[in-house]
Amino acid sequence: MHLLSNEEFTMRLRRVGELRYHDKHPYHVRMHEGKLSPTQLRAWVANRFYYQQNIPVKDALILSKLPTREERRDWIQRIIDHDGREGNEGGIEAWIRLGEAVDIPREEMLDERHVLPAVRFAVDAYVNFCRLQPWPVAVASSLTELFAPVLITQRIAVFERLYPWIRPEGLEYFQARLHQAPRDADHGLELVLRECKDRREQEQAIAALNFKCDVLWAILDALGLAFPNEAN
Ligand SMILES: O=C(O)c1cc(C(=O)O)c2c(n1)C(=O)C(=O)c1cc(C(=O)O)[nH]c1-2
Repeated sequence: MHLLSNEEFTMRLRRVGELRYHDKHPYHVRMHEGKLSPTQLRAWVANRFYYQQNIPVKDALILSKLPTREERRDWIQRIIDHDGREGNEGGIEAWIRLGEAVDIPREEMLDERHVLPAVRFAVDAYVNFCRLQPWPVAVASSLTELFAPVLITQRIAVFERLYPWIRPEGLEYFQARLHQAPRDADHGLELVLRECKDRREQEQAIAALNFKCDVLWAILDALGLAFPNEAN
């Protein structure tokens, strides 16, 4: 098997998103068609919060493996984006406010009472994957961020137009991601292209991205099972 050129490798990675990113999941399709009931949309927000909370944890695991100071300097920004700092509270706080904007009280987000078991398992699997895999493979699993900006742009418009009951301050999380996600994706892709030096490593990176799509898909499977359409 020949080494893929950067163009071929990037195309293979992008192809994973075209086939398997979570925007194709029926629960997500219904969300973007404006068809989720308030109960279903709240369940998505409360369960995705478990994912959000674990993103900086998995980024800390990756950070601990990066070999150089320059790479750690870049990567640490992801943790700051989510955990925040004094004066700029960050993505986790913004997601709690999204919860409040859909009438989920802060304490109900924080005590995880709405988190479904399968969502917990899927997210924990992502964290453990990043704990156990070599860092370039773990970085490759973050490359769903290549596909997120287009989707998040659509989501802002969908929430404004089709779910007018969501208070607009809840959308701040998504607005911040619009500039953070492309930066993260470009940086992640650069590292993966540089570090995967033979075809086996390139295939491992592609498999990691498929695994990550499974994580996101499994979250929505769990939501669809727990909050079926006819129950509303
Ligand atoms: O709303 C979305 O559709 C979506 C998807 C993803 C993703 O593709 O994993 C992320 C995010 N949002 C996001 O907000 C985020 O911070 C994020 C970090 C990561 C990652 O794996 O490092 N993915 C995502």
